[in-house]
Amino acid sequence: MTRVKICGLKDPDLVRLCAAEGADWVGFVFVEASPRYVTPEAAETLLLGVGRSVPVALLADADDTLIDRVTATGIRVLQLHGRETPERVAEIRARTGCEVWKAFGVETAEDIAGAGAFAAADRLLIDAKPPKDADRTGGHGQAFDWSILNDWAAPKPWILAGGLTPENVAGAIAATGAPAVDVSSGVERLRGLKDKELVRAFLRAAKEV
Ligand SMILES: O=C(O)c1ccccc1N[C@@H]1O[C@H](COP(=O)(O)O)[C@@H](O)[C@H]1O
Repeated sequence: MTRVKICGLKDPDLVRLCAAEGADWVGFVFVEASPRYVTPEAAETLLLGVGRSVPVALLADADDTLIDRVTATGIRVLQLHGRETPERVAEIRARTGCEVWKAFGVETAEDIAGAGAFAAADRLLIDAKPPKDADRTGGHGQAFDWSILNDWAAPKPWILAGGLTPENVAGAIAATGAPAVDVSSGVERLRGLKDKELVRAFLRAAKEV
């Protein structure tokens, strides 16, 4: 069954709902420019509701001080969604002992070619490339051309992201063979605010494939 991450949670009720509805992972965004930003202190409260869902910290080019504050909350999975190099990914993994995911923004087949260099990453997350003038590296609700993945032999377990919605997620899984998916914008009616019905619909659609 496809594994699902619901990302960008800020509301304890939504965290509990995701856990109750079978989300495999719940994501908390520690990127200040994001409309889904939470502080490590706020995350401590949100973590009380995760149940059997595994919490994931989304970071972008974070320094060690922030990483230490985030891992002190007890989160043990880090999604690195910035311009981290293979060396920095290896360093973070060795220093924290956490499971580490490396995100890639892709637009063309060449963008994905570098993924193999990230030997230290436990998973790769394949997202759309952000718009040129964007103030953050993801979470724009933008999809990419999934056919880019047709000839890609994933070197690691991987996750599909970027513009997924309750309406398109089943097609995306069928088209790409993604073993896992991640969503943020597609389960919001207003930017940064998750919608319970959309979260339920997304989980249902992704898990039915
Ligand atoms: O959610 C954010 O605000 C965010 C900020 C900085 C980097 C990544 C972010 N979100 C991640 O982006 C992808 C795609 O999200 P969307 O569904 O297209 O909105 C996903 O992995 C989010 O976790």
